[in-house]
Amino acid sequence: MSVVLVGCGNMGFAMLRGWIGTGTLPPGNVHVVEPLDTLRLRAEDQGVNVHSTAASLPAALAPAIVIVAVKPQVIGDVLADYGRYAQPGRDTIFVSVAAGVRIDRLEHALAPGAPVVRVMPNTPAAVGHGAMVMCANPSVTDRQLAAVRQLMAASGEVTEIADEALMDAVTAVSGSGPAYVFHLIEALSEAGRAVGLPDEIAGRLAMQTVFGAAAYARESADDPGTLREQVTSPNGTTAAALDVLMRPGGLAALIGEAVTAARDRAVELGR
Ligand SMILES: NC(=O)C1=CN([C@@H]2O[C@H](COP(=O)(O)OP(=O)(O)OC[C@H]3O[C@@H](n4cnc5c(N)ncnc54)[C@H](OP(=O)(O)O)[C@@H]3O)[C@@H](O)[C@H]2O)C=CC1
Ligand SMILES: O=C(O)[C@@H]1CCC=N1
Repeated sequence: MSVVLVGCGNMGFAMLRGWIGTGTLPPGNVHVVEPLDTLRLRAEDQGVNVHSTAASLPAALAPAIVIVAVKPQVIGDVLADYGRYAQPGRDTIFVSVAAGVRIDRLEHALAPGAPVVRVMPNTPAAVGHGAMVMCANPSVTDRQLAAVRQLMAASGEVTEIADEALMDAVTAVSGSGPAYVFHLIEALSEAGRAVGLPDEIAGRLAMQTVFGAAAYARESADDPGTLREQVTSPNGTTAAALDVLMRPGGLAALIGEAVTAARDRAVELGR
């Protein structure tokens, strides 16, 4: 199965690393189109074929999947260069990871009835722990959907949704979500330094604590609220901290506000 990846920036490269690292795609079967020299060289280091524009893709190439990972603002223009793979008689599936951009707009940029799958990935795909949410149009056959599902499964856990309107909420929770968690690691690490820990130890403890808590929450039969209570000794240190985090306007309110802002921005990007 040959795959064309259009745009190899933060998200495109995260997926590429996962696919090559897990052996899901042989590098020779992957063609990356990326205009920026540094990013193209970074992709080339993974052993894949690289191109600065769509024009230099081999004329005889019949990709099973074209995955477009460019910014939402340019995706319409970029897709026009790949319309040849959407002509009748072709069997290419188009995958877009662009935030906010609806399937009808993608179809419009390609050809009426082109098989399109919208995927909202996240950057932990680079290490096989992505959250990958897929939504397909009716033109995608079961066989085609299975091929995309198989590719996405190499990047992490796959969820399929039928209601495209939910993709903006998905984007706000899992697409942008790693940034919230990275910020938590930064903040915990900085707070550790502020109470006297050496830089290196504060950073390591913050990282391992987030990693360990997520791994434990994932494996445990208990829900996160129960696991939180198990850490919280009556009148102890955690209770003192949670009095701050769980006060009105605390962390839950802030996260709620942040997710709503991200969801609203996804809606705007789709206009
Ligand atoms: N970053 C993330 O965590 C996530 C991103 N996404 C989505 O992924 C998409 C890409 O985001 P991200 O990777 O962060 O953005 P980046 O800017 O890092 O990557 C996009 C790359 O595509 C290149 N590009 C522009 N035009 C073309 C073209 N015609 N052909 C091939 N490549 C082109 C850009 O080059 P140049 O800079 O020169 O324009 C850039 O290097 C967005 O639509 C975003 O919504 C989805 C989920 C998570
Ligand atoms: O910030 C963004 O718009 C993209 C989409 C989800 C994560 N990054």
